[in-house]
Amino acid sequence: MATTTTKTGQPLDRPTLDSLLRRRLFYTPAFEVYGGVAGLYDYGPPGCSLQANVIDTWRKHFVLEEDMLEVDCTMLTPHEVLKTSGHVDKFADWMCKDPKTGEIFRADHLVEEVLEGRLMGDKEARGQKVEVDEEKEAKKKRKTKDTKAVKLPDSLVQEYEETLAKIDNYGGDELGLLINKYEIRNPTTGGEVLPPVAFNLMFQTSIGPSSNLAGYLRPETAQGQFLTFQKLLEFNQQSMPFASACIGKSFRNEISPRAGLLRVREFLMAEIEHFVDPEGGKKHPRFHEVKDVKIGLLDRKVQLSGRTEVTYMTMGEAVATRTVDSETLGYFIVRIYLFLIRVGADPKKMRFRQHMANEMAHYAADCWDAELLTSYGWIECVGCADRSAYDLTVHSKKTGAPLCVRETRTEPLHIVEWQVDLDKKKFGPKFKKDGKAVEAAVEALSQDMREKLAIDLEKTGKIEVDVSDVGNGKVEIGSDLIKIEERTRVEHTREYTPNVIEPAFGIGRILYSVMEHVYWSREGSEERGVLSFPPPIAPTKVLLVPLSGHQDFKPLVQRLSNKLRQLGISNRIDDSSASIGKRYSRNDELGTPLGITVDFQSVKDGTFTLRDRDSTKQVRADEEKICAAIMSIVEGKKEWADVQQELPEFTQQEAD
Ligand SMILES: Nc1ncnc2c1ncn2[C@@H]1O[C@H](COP(=O)(O)OP(=O)(O)OP(=O)(O)O)[C@@H](O)[C@H]1O
Repeated sequence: MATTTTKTGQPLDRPTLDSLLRRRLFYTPAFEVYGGVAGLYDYGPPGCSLQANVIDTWRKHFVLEEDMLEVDCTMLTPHEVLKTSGHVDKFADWMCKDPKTGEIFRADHLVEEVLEGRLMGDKEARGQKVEVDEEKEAKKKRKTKDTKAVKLPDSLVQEYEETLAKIDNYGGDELGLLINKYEIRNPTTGGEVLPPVAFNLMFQTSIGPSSNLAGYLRPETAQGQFLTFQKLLEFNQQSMPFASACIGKSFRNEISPRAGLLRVREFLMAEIEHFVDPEGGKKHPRFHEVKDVKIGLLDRKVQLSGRTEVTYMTMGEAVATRTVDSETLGYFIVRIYLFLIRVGADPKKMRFRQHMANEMAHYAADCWDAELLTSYGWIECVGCADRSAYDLTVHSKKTGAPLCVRETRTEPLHIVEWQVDLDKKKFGPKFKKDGKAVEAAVEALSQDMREKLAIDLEKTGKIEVDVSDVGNGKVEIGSDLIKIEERTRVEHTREYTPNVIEPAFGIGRILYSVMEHVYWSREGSEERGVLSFPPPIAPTKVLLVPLSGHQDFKPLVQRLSNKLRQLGISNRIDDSSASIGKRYSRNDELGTPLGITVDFQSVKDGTFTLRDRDSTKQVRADEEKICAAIMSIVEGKKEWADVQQELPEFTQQEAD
């Protein structure tokens, strides 16, 4: 477990947070009464609300703000689509099997776990401080040599650390070599494991009763968006650039689901496909709005040297120095950064890490991950990839659909080029069945080659062209059949396949990481956990507490609740007999940012106290002012500090 601290500087106590999240039903293992299935979770009421609020913020931050075209594409995807996109052949992780026990390990996770265990043993042997937590305790119980306190040679410690820093970059062969080199075994039994083999992560199914149409549950929402590109372009009146967006479930048959919501088999994604003209350096019209935002970047060069330190620079600098490849990629990196802060991520626990060349997905030209620091280490929560023209090109080639942009040029383009004319009447009878192949070979000649052949034709009256599968692979064509001349062609329209910049958000990973970032515990006689969600994303906005069960409070509480509901503000009444402090504590655990107390003063003069979750400070005012204050906080227009300045403070002494 990585050591992370809460906003009060205390080490984050993950077991306590986990138990809070389950007790309060943020999420819970699915099918638990049947023993559960690894990597499948259900969300309870606060989890659902939180997710809905994060999605709502996402829609406002991206779809609304950027005028994106939202689509809702199907999850069931025919085999052919994913074969063409490369997922059938390449969307795989490496796994290795212990032939004796039948256990299956994700190869990179196995190497990571064993090397981390050994490094921990080395630390212990050197008398250095080791964090004690559940996972390490569990490892110790296995009592394999990997977790025993054994001092390693300094050079090996360095090698292990460098290997771990690059663990995401290794392919199957490299992982196999590491397993052999470092004698990595099944951590539980010490048994040898077989060399890594590729395991495709897609869930296969068949569509319809005849089982003739093979399909998969989609592993990403992207393919549906690519395949509607032409219709969206038309919808957008042929105007470029534009972006589509899709929110929906994706499915991956992860080899070893772990770390709660962080690696699951079914998860909610929110993906954007921004289609941009590849010519002109992928500029973005709103780049000037983000260029001065400073962001922590961990680029490829730093990682190649086995280091992990982050460089803070403005996005303007990052693009100018080509650390980040283009304005469009840089624009989205900043927008992702601002979104994550808006939903509660701590900017000090955020970095953008560039993928290494061999780590990138098969379609990507460049990729930066937004990573959030959690007790599980740095977690990729958003991938921001430049998918180049890969997807549109392969689908267009396969189906013949014109997944491209045709633009009328403002100025016609004059292109000087070598053109070939064939005398088709003589060509057919001369080459007979080989005619088509010869013609195709001539059409495919490069400009340089055409120029050279034009000179040959002029000098000798004939040329020789390479045509595979015809005769000895060379064909002679005389000047009676072919003419090659330099001419000017005028082009009025331009046709190109757009490149795609794709920010892909894993909502579950964001939710969990944010919950770690906003969690802290209040000092006091007993530990009292608080989830300081930003008010706009908090599951419930207001807690209503009558001072006691006195009959006079009931109609006031009910009236307030109805009024808030009419304003669209979620609220809950807690009229249990627990003390006010206890009732507020319970709701601090749910992250409810505001509380209203109804007391005898309320009955007398219609005023109420409004309490802030984080500071526990209170103000007192009439219903109208209290509701207006709540509304502005919940909409993110004001902060508590503003309300505190505007409304009279209420102290406990007044209550007593
Ligand atoms: N198994 C999973 N469980 C939860 N979220 C996931 C999972 N796989 C991917 N995601 C989320 O979807 C986002 C985009 O998917 P992408 O294909 O870039 O992930 P990835 O690089 O395959 O992730 P990883 O390397 O961690 O498996 C990720 O940033 C992450 O937030």
